[in-house]
Amino acid sequence: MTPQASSVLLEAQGLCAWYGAAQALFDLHLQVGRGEAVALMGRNGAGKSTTLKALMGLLPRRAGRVCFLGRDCSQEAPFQRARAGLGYVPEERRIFTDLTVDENLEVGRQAPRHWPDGRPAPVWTPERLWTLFPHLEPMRSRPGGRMSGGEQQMLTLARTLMGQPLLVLLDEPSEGVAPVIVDQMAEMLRALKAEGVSVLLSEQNLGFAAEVCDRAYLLDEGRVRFEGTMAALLGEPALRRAHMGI
Ligand SMILES: Nc1ncnc2c1ncn2[C@@H]1O[C@H](COP(=O)(O)OP(=O)(O)OP(=O)(O)O)[C@@H](O)[C@H]1O
Repeated sequence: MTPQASSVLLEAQGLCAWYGAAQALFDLHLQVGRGEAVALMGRNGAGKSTTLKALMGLLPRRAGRVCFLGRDCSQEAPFQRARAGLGYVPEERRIFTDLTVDENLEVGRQAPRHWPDGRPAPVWTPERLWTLFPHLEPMRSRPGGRMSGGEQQMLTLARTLMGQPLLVLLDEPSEGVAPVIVDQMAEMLRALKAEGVSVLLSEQNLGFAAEVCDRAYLLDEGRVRFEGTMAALLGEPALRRAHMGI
C-alpha cells in the first residue's frame, strides 16, 4: 500500500550514501504521501539517520534521486530543500541555548506555504504551537539551555514547524526522553497528521511508531528489508526478531 502517485510528496529512488569509502545505504526506494506518517524502523546502525540526512542532502557522497513535490531536488543544497518545505529535526537537538523559547521560535519563522494544488498549507504561529505543545508556553521566556532534553526536543520540533514545512523528517524523537514526554510527542504527531502535515519518522521504539504511523519501512544494514503497513509489521514477529532484535 503506497500513496497514489498524485499525492506523493517525497520520493527516493535508488538512494545510496557513503561515509568516506564505506557504503551505508544501498538502493533505497521510499515514498511519503500527503498527510501520511511513515516510520523508518531498524536497530542501532541500521541506516535510519543516514536515510534522513541523505534525503535532506546533508551527506557529501550519495547517489540516486530524491524528488520533493514532484521535482528532482537531488542536486539541491539542504537549505534549498528546507525552503521548498522539507523540515528536518535531527537526533541531536539543535536549539539556541542562549535564546529564549520565544526567540528560538522566531528564528525558525518563514512565510506560509501552499500545497502543490495551490491550496494553503497549515500555518504555524507561536499561539497555535502552544496548543500542540502546552508544556512550552509557560517557558516562553526561559533560555533553551535551561530546559530538559525532552523539552528541547519539543522546542526543536516547534521551531521546525515555524518554518511551515509540508513534510517533516524527524530523527528518533523518543530517544532518551521521559515516557511522559514520549506520550505528548505521540499526541502531537497525531495532531500534526490531522492537520495534513506529513512525517517521516526514524524510530526504534515500535510502540511509539505504531501509535503514530500508518506505514513502515524496516531497514537493516542500510537496506530495506520490509515495506508495508504498520499492522503488517506488527503481525510479523519473525521479521522483527531478525532485523530489529525484538
Ligand atoms: N559520521 C559517520 N561516519 C562514519 N560512519 C557513520 C557515520 N554516521 C553513521 N555511520 C555508520 O553508518 C551506518 C548507519 O548509521 P545510522 O546513524 O544511519 O544508523 P541509525 O539506524 O540511525 O542508528 P541509531 O539508531 O544508532 O542512530 C552505521 O554503520 C554507522 O556506524
